[in-house]
Amino acid sequence: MVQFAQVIVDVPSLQTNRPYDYVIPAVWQAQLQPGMRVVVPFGKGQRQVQGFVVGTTAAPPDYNGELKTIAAVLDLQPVLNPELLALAKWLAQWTFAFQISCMQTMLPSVMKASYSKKVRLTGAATVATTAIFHDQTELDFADLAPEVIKQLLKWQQQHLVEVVYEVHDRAKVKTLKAVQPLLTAADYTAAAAKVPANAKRQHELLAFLAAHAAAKAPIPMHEITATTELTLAPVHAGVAKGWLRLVDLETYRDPYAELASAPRTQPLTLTAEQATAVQQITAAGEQKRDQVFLVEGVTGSGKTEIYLQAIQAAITAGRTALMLVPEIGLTPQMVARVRGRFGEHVAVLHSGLSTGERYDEWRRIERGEAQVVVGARSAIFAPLQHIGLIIMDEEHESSYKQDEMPRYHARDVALWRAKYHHCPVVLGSATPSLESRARAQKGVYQLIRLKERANHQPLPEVTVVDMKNELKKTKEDNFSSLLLQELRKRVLHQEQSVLMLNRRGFSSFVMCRDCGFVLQCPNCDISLTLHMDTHSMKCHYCGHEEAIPQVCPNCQSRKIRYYGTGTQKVETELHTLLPEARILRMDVDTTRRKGAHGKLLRQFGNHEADILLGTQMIAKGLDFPDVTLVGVLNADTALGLPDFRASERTFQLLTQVSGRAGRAEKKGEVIVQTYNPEHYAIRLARHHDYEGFYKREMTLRHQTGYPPYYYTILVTASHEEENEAAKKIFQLMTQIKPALSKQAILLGPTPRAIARVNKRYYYQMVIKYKREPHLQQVLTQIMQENQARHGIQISIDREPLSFI
Ligand SMILES: Nc1ncnc2c1ncn2[C@@H]1O[C@H](COP(=O)(O)OP(=O)(O)OP(=O)(O)O)[C@@H](O)[C@H]1O
Ligand SMILES: [Zn+2]
Ligand SMILES: [Zn+2]
Repeated sequence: MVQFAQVIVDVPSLQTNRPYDYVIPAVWQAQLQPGMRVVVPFGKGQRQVQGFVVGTTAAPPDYNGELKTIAAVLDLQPVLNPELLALAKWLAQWTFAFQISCMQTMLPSVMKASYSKKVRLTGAATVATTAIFHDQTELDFADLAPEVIKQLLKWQQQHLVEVVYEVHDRAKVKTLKAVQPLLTAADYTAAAAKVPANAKRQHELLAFLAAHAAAKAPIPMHEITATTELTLAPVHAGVAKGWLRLVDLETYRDPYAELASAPRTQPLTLTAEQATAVQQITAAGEQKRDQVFLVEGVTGSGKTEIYLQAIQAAITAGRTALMLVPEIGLTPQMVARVRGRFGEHVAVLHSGLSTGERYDEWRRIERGEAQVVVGARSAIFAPLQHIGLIIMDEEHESSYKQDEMPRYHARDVALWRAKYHHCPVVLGSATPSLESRARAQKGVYQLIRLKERANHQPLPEVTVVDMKNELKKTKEDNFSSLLLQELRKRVLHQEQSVLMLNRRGFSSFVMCRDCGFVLQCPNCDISLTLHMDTHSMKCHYCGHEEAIPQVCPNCQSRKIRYYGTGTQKVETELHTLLPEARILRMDVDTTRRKGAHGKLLRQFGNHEADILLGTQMIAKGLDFPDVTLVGVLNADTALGLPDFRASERTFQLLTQVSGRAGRAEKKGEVIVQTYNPEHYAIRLARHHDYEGFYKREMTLRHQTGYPPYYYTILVTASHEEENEAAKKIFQLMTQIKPALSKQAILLGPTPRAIARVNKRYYYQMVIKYKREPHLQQVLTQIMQENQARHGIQISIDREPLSFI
């Protein structure tokens, strides 16, 4: 009989990665399993804290003190399976995080908070169940007595009951108004005879009702307004006359639900390059090899079709598939493609879902009802079993790295899970990260190159416009004459254009033209950004918001204006320069509302606009056949940043956005405006020369000693007092230095580029190394010792995406 449990506790002040031993109460001894959550007393005050059971034993633990007893069990079945428990343990070590943070990251947020839990009958009531449930179908978990739990546990194993979370996001349950016909078609025709001939709307309503009476189902109002001239007013009149009733229809929480019922698509006949790729991937799957493939395919080479057919092979073999897409790549277009092929077998996970929606999807996966999971970063923790394939689309994307604890990269987790499941991993990109490409060079990954577009058309021609010359010619600093001329041509020929304003390292700020004063955030070392939609100044780091100043706070001058170019400003300008063009703007402001992103794309796809103007979010994944022109307004704003990845990011962005043009029959063209036409990132992007860029950039990284030639770890200390943060980082340096070999390089300590954020000062140092056997241990120790002591916060970031 197991009597003891090992529990990872959630104690923020004393974070620890080792489990503590507890006695299991008698009722639970037969049922408590690793992966269930419990409440246990902990520490001096015997405070009640949550924890995860990670092991159970029959033998008493080797501990001399008095063992405490588990106070309550929170689950009837494990919420983390053995794989995820093992993964959490590894992830904590790998990312210098706490196991408890890793475990919590894996679960939908509804399971972390204090949502109420219910035990629900899944089948018909029996005499036995009625004794406990009486006439109800569910019981509140919190009210259950121990004897009852014992019985419920048995039923749970027989699948007679289940535990569900009650999500109180009722407000998010969408309802829509619908019309419920109340009479028969004959009645409506009879009623129409009594309505005066000039009451046109009433006749129209009656005719509509007569036509839909037979179906008996309520008809959503939006369908009525879309297909007839009717509005809500005649409908209300109809209610008064007893012809119909207005009802609220609850729409299902799945935002992509409509896509599930979309017509299924058939596999395309593969091009030779695609066929070889699919063949290699499925062969590895059949042989249960955890091989990693890097699919380096030019934009439009049909990588998605490769993914879909490889997924199909995994499903046919009775296994499941996990497909990661970057958050902004998770467009309705992409979801539609996967749902179009696999229908309701697909679960979709991303940050746009409400708490309830996420939980719904998670449960479908956990119960094995979905064989394919598509999602952004955290979907890599989806509780899928029997994984046969893991795909990471746009593997170079920075959104795959989480920038808070646990600071994991989804790629590392993907490789771990692939080892566990003995399945292949596919990393896909037109512009792979240097790290992955270098690994393919060494043969660690298998390189698959697709050099041709699926349509066998050449890649779009790219023209680079030097804006330095342009500025001399005209006063225009956003639109070159060539770009304007080409845009005009497209409008005339009813073709479409995509215009990108690169916002990275660039923002609109307010500056006084008399004294040069720039409005700063009071909490952070950074200027505030102007937001025209809310008419306010906002800090992008801490969220501070204030009114737009009318006079300069420094010299009282009225000449305080905003600088920089925002998408709104460009849109206004474009309206003046090209009044005939219909423009859709896509940026954080126009896509904040749920579903807005998809709606804009749908409108563009329906030719409701000639130009799609947006930020980086339009660079990826879009596949519109009539886009023949792509314009990049400012290619180089990111090049000036003190970031060793600046060139790589610029090259990737230009290549990706160029790839939006000419994806079907019509030829594509790209115009890139820049002040640095000679820069190699721009020159090579112009020729779609990824391999050339890779070689050039690798040489540079080699000379300067950056990844992938070195591994890097960023250590940061922060405190509200600047000297405390500085003192700490120097102390950490003296602790780390003796553990390092001569080959390791320490950069810093220095204040971080933005030294103060949210009223805290940040100091950092970077460790560059190739092989350091003692580093893991010293950093783990630092992490354990220094948590939340004296207001100091320490973070350790393995392979940070940038040092700024
Ligand atoms: N074998 C094929 N036969 C015909 N059309 C294809 C084939 N494979 C892909 N396509 C079409 O080619 C277009 C580009 O494919 P897809 O979007 O998968 O490219 P991609 O490699 O993912 O590009 P990007 O990196 O730009 O996102 C799509 O419209 C797709 O339907
Ligand atoms: Zn001033
Ligand atoms: Zn701030």
